[in-house]
Formats: sequence, C-alpha cells, structure tokens
Amino acid sequence: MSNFAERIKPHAVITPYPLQGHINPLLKLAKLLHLRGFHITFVNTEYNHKRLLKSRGPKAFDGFTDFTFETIPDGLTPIEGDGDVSQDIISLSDSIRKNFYHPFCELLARLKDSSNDGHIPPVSCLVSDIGLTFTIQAAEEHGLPSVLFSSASACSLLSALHFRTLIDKGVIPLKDESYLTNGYLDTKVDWIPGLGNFRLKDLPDFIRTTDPNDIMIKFIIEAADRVHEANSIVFNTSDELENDVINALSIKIPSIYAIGPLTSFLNQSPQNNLASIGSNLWKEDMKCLEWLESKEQGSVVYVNFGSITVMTPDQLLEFAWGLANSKKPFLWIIRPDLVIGGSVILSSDFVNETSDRGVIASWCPQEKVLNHPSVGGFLTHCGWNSTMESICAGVPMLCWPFFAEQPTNCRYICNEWEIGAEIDTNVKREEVEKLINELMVGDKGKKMRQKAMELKKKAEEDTRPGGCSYVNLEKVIKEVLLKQN
Ligand SMILES: O=c1ccn([C@@H]2O[C@H](COP(=O)(O)OP(=O)(O)O[C@H]3O[C@H](CO)[C@@H](O)[C@H](O)[C@H]3O)[C@@H](O)[C@H]2O)c(=O)[nH]1
Repeated sequence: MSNFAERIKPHAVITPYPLQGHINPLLKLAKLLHLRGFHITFVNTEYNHKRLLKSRGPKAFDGFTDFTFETIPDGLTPIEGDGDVSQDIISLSDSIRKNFYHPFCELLARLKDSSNDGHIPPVSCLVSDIGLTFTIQAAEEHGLPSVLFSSASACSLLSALHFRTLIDKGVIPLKDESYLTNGYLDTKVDWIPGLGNFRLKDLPDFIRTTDPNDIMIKFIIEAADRVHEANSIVFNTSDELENDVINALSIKIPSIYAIGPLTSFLNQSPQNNLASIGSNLWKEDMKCLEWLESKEQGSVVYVNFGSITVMTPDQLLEFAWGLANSKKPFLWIIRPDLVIGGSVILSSDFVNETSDRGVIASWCPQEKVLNHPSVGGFLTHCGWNSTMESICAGVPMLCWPFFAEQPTNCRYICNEWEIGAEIDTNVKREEVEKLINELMVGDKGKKMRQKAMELKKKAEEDTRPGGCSYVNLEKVIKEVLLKQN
C-alpha cells in the first residue's frame, strides 16, 4: 500500500508571460502535466482572464477537477482611447520587471493557506515563462523546484545569450538608422557556435536599435543572465528540429529539455475533458471552418499575422492585391487592431474581385484551420507557435517576419528546413502574387509541401512514447518537477 505522501498529487503553478503567443503553449504544457497526474494552478493576469471570459464565456473555466485558474494584476496603467497597453510589449516587459514579483508571492501565500485548509495539494513546483525570471527567486524562497519555459525557439535563446557580446563587439546599438538599410545587416555572424551561416538580419530584431538604453535589450540581457540560475529550461521544439542549437545550448546551460512540438504532443495524447479549455483572447469565428468545407483540397491560402503584428494601410493593400491577383481562394484573418491608425477599408474593387473566393474574419481557431484539408499554404508572420502549428499540420509557409525572433524563425523555415519562402519587408503585390502561385501550384511549393509533411511525421515520432520529446518530458518531470528540495 502506498503511503500518504505518495498519494498527494504534485501541484504545479504555471505562469505564462501575459501575451497570446505565450499563454497558448503553456496551456498545452499544463494539460500534458495534468494528464500525468498534476494538480494545476494556471496564472493569468486579471486583464487577460477577463478577456478570456469574454471570448469563451463566463463559465468557461469552472468545474474542472484539479485544474484551476488564478490571477495577478499586470501593473499597467490603461491608456486613453482605444489603445490596448496590455499588447504593448515594451510597457509589459517593464511592468513585469517592476510589478509582478510581490503579487506573485502573495498568490503563493494564498495557495499555501488553501492547501493548509486541505482544499488543494501543497504547491510542489513552478513552471513559468522564460520572461518571468523573478519566479526563480520566488521558487528559491519557497524551496520549490522551478522550470522556465520558452515559448520561442531554442535558437532565439541562444541568440539572446550573446546580446552582451554583441554590445561588447560594438554591433549594438547600431551607429545610426542608415545601418538598417545600408547592407550592414547582411554581415555574417560566424562566431556563435550552433548558428551556422547566420547574418545579423537573422537574429532577433531587437538588435536593430540605435538606443544605448533600449528597454528590450536591457530586459533580454537581464533575463539571459538569470536563466543560468533556473533549475532547467524547457522548449517547445524538438532535438530533431533544432539539433545544432540544442547541442550548443546544452554546453552553456546543462539542464535543457526540448519537449515539442506541444501541438503534436497534445494531439497524440488521450483526450480528456480539458480539451474544452481554450486560451484565445479574441472570439473565434467558427464559420471559417464551414467555408473551408466548400473548397477543394489544398487550394486555400490561409493568411494570419498572429496576435501582435501591425501593418500600415499601404502594406495591407499590397497583401490584398497580391492575394486577389493570385486568383487563389484565401482565408484572411484581420484582427481589429492589425492596421495602424484604425479600421480596415478594402475597396469595393477588391471585394468584387474576391467575393467568390475570399473570406475575411477577425480571429479563427488556427490549429483547426491549418489542419483542414482545404488549406494548402500559410502566409504567416513566423511567430514560433504558428511555425510549430504549421509544421504539425504539414503546411508550407510564406514568411513575412514582423519583429522579435520572427526573422530567426523565418531563417529556419526558408533555409534550414526549406518549407517556405520569404516576402520582402517592403512588401509588393507582384511579389506576393508570384510567391503565392509558386507555393500553391509551382514545383517549389510541391517540394516545400513534401518537406513539411516529412517534418510533420518527425514531429509525431518525436512526441510519441519513446520519441525524443516524449522522453524529455518524462525526464523533466522526474528529474526536476517531482524532485523534493
Ligand atoms: O486567428 C488566430 C490567430 C492566432 N491564433 C493562435 O495564436 C497564437 C499566436 O502565436 P504566434 O504564432 O507565436 O504569434 P504571436 O502572437 O505574434 O506570438 C508572440 O509570441 C511568440 C512565442 O514567444 C513569438 O514567437 C512571436 O514572435 C511573438 O510575436 C497561435 O497559437 C495561434 O494558433 C489563433 O488561434 N487564431
């Protein structure tokens, strides 16, 4: 008979960085840990929790056994007008540095009281976004094992770990704005082991600053310094997808685990009642799926720039006419805040030209869309989740990286994995039209589709029992999360 201590469930407090692209993968990891017997407390900001209740319904998070939701304030001052400061990554990163630690510790104290009253098992470990390094200190103070989770590629962390050297070498800050266009960004970065033939322009675009006091650079360097203190770091990638980088990182940080792609992992896990817990902050338009039903297999271009990208009205028009002139069916997600300066006005010419083959919605269930047989290509901003989700669906990509580590992901998609093609930053309709045609019906697209299908199969193997990511998840649970301090 097992003793009492063995029967108490382990309890993981899981905290994402408060943005869509970070909440989604951590919720997946939370579900995987729940399936392995963990009690889960999932921590959103108050603001995001309200948005989730609005998009998913007031009772969407009630009544799940051993899976509860808690909130902490984000410390942001709302801005006047329609602007959403919670989407402003610089304000958010600054507020995290200054305001998150104390409310988080108060939450841990509240959870301790609840467990003393016997309502929940005592907290036994922390799993937090890699941008929330203050949780390392909280874990130490409470004597808890902790894991940092990167929702981005392993390559982006490897790059971030070298930001200090980039400053020492005089690469950042850039001397002046002309360095952005004078070819300087084509300079090879051949001194970072694991990065192959990278150029400066393939590194996270935070390096493209002329400000010696740039807040994002400070935030990243601070976080990069602190990650060494974490018990371990977990990535939504696989040893197969980023082999050289994982090897290079393992030398710098011995305790890293690649456990992705989480999409594939969860798709292959037994479904339980948690499948209904979703994390989309915007309300999903389910009609897109009905529309996809009416289209031929592999014929639709799916266009989505994620949750943060913004573009000028001119850029929107170039994409619009590129899509229209390609004559291919398309599903285009235009968030209400996608276009800088307000509402989207697409001319009646465009509407008349595309009404028989194009659909526009403001948000969709992306993974269902990508896995729909009608979808043949994905025009994306190269967020890491979109990249992983596209691979897990075997769909090749057209890349228009916008910011952060998206140029790095684009480099992988186009050069390392050869499952995509890049659209110039200065987007032009002729190029969009040409690349869509190549992707959807050309020989290049055919090869990319084959390679994407190969990667999908690899992802499935990696996340099946015995696969590298499956083994790594078992290891991180046993070696870190269940370790008694
Ligand atoms: O209509 C939509 C649009 C998006 N999504 C989901 O929202 C997430 C978007 O994530 P991602 O593709 O990574 O893009 P961002 O929202 O831009 O993500 C941020 O976070 C990522 C993870 O750190 C980074 O890779 C990106 O650069 C950063 O912008 C994905 O899970 C999508 O499936 C939907 O479900 N429906």
